Amino acid sequence: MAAPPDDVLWARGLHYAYDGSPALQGVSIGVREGEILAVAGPRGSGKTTLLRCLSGQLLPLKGEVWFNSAPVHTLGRAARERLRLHRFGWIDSSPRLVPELTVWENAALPLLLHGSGYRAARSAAHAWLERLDVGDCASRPPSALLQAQRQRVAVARALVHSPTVLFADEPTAPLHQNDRAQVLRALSAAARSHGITVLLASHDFTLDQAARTADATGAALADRIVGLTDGRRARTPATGAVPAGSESAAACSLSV
Ligand SMILES: Nc1ncnc2c1ncn2[C@@H]1O[C@H](COP(=O)(O)OP(=O)(O)OP(=O)(O)O)[C@@H](O)[C@H]1O
Repeated sequence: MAAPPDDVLWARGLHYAYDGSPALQGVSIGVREGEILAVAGPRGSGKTTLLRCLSGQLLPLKGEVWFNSAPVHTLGRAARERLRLHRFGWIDSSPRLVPELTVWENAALPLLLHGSGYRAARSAAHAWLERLDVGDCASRPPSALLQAQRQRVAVARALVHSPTVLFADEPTAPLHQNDRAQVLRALSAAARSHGITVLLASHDFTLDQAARTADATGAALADRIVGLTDGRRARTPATGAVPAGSESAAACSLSV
């Protein structure tokens, strides 16, 4: 089956179950190159499982996942690991920074794992930390930072190797509301400026909406919103208000 021409990542008919309990029940989705796509839904609706299937961390029981022309669902473990290391970035609500390393060394880790030279990795890490407004923390240990700053470092680490797709699974869940909006804005602005496609899972649609409207620069957070309920695609985001004419309307007309 041919991928839709604008989709960098797409999936059809995904099923997944944990010990026989269904978590995904026939989910299809297409992600366009360079877009920020929010996956919204209540707790337990399958957002994390979907992101894990799309990123090759989990193999679906049924269905297909394609990244460009690569059939992720049929790749072996080593090939999926390589894909994740080189082409994908991942951030979640509890990203673990290595306490023994400085902030910049943490941010540089993906490049060092890729075999980049020390100087190049350091320079790229510093640039991303500056972009995310934590450049002045670069030489400190993670323990010296506030939680919101640590989350920005985790965003820098997820973006430092310029992944094609960033998977962000509730990346701001542990933060206070103001910090959430700021971190989300920093993440989306950084991704947009580098053409990085983002899949953002959130059970808090209203938060994402607030982050968008609070962004006076107009760097809107999500281009589209896809809803999940009980492991199935929902017609609208499952929580929060649905503003007229918003991305949710676009999500309803997805051709996936
Ligand atoms: N490791 C696991 N073992 C057993 N069941 C699991 C596991 N992970 C998730 N589940 C179950 O699968 C379903 C979907 O969970 P998932 O974490 O994908 O949803 P979610 O929308 O991301 O939820 P949350 O917002 O709470 O993270 C839920 O019923 C959940 O309890």
